[in-house]
Amino acid sequence: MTTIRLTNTKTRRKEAFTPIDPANVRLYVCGPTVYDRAHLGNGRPVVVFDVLFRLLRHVYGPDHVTYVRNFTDVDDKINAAAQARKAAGDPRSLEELIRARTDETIRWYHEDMDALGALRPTHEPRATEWIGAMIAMIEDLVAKGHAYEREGHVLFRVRSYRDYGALSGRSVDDMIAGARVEVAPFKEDPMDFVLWKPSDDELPGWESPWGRGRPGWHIECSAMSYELLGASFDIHAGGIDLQFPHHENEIAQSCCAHPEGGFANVWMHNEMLLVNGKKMSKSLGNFFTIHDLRKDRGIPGEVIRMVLLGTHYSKPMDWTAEKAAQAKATLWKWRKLTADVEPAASPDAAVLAALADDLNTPAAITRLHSIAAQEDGALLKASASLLGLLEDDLRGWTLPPVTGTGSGVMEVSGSATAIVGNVQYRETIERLLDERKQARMGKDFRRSDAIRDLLVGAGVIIKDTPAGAEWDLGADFDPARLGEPE
Ligand SMILES: Nc1ncnc2c1ncn2[C@@H]1O[C@H](COP(=O)(O)OP(=O)(O)OP(=O)(O)O)[C@@H](O)[C@H]1O
Ligand SMILES: [Zn+2]
Repeated sequence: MTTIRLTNTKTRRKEAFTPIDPANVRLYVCGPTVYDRAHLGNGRPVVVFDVLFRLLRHVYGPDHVTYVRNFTDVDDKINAAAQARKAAGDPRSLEELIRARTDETIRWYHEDMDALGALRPTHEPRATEWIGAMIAMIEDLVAKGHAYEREGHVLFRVRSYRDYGALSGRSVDDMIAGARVEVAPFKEDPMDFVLWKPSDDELPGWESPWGRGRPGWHIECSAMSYELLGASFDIHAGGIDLQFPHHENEIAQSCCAHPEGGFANVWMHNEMLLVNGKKMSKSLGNFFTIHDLRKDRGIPGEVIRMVLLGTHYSKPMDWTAEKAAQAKATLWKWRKLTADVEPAASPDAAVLAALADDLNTPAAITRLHSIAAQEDGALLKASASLLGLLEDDLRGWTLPPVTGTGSGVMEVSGSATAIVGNVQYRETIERLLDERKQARMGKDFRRSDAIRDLLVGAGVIIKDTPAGAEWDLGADFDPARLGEPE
């Protein structure tokens, strides 16, 4: 069996991965707060840990991996978004507005992440459906002396957990010095964080032993991972921005509530997608959404995925137009090479080895290039699928309309053969090349040049050989531009 090695943030070492139960390998990834469209940075953990999910499924069997990724659908930012809509005159109740907003955002999220080729996790729990489990965990923490109630709030007593800070390798005092900790008069210690807070009549709230209120963000992941994966599971992952305080707090809560378990054995953190050296984030306003890239800029989800996988997850990266153009050109070539091809029975050993070595996606992609250079479409297809690339579903490759059948752009879903197997492109291109040949023979070079310019302008690559003209479709091929030459 392939040995997977993963860098564990907790030990700061690359370690051989041994699941607790190979028949049920368990992975938890912190999901989004659903108040707005996902930006490109939010796509990075999704794509990175989708590759991990695919790798685990390959090694342990698709039915032996449980992947949980939550939706945080109770949050001050969500409330604020709904309140803003109400203030703008929306007649619906705040409750209806919140539900509409979170439902819509989840729909958008699925659309975008499907387009990036991410498999849906096994479970996608919504926090609001697990409030009972959160209340039970908080009660347990209070009973064990790890939490206390003050003025309708319940706070976690950080100093009651000796290992607090172990994940980030920092002492509590260092963390206080470096972090923006909310000082509240009712806290015993500035580091203590909220497990439960009161809700006024307007805001969403649930009855609890501490009055009507709502959970803090950190307790959501602790409660849902416990319910769905148990007190000990294999891998917990998310962006590096969540390491402190979110993950430290999750560990403190889970380990104190369930000292019988070890919570997560392996912690994995993806580095950030940057814009001009700064984390892409909603609060800085320096973001663009995955939806913008796909719909407004016409970049296929598969191209976005390839760019994200072009950098190792442990390194910061940025998005550039050049990277996108390069990924598009590569995928276009690979798509043509694998169209109508049955995948080989198993992936290339070197691609598998690269991924098993701490998800080395750039090395895996380099290897895919050599497989493509050998024109082994079957092996290319089987190996690329471990990275979620070149699958039958076109994943948002936007193909222009067949010549002569209308205008605009159509989204093709279905077989990849549509890209090259379109007889009508072929007929038009070959007819034009034939007309060019006739024009040349009749020494009408103005016309033959015009036809060549037209073809090249539409993204057709022409090679004149002694046996006649050969052609191929370039990555920027756009048959909408295959009009008639002047
Ligand atoms: N720039 C980024 N690069 C990589 N991952 C990111 C980036 N920004 C957020 N993430 C990750 O996206 C996931 C969803 O996070 P969350 O919903 O909390 O983001 P957010 O709060 O909407 O983002 P922001 O940080 O922009 O306010 C988390 O795993 C987080 O680590
Ligand atoms: Zn979490």
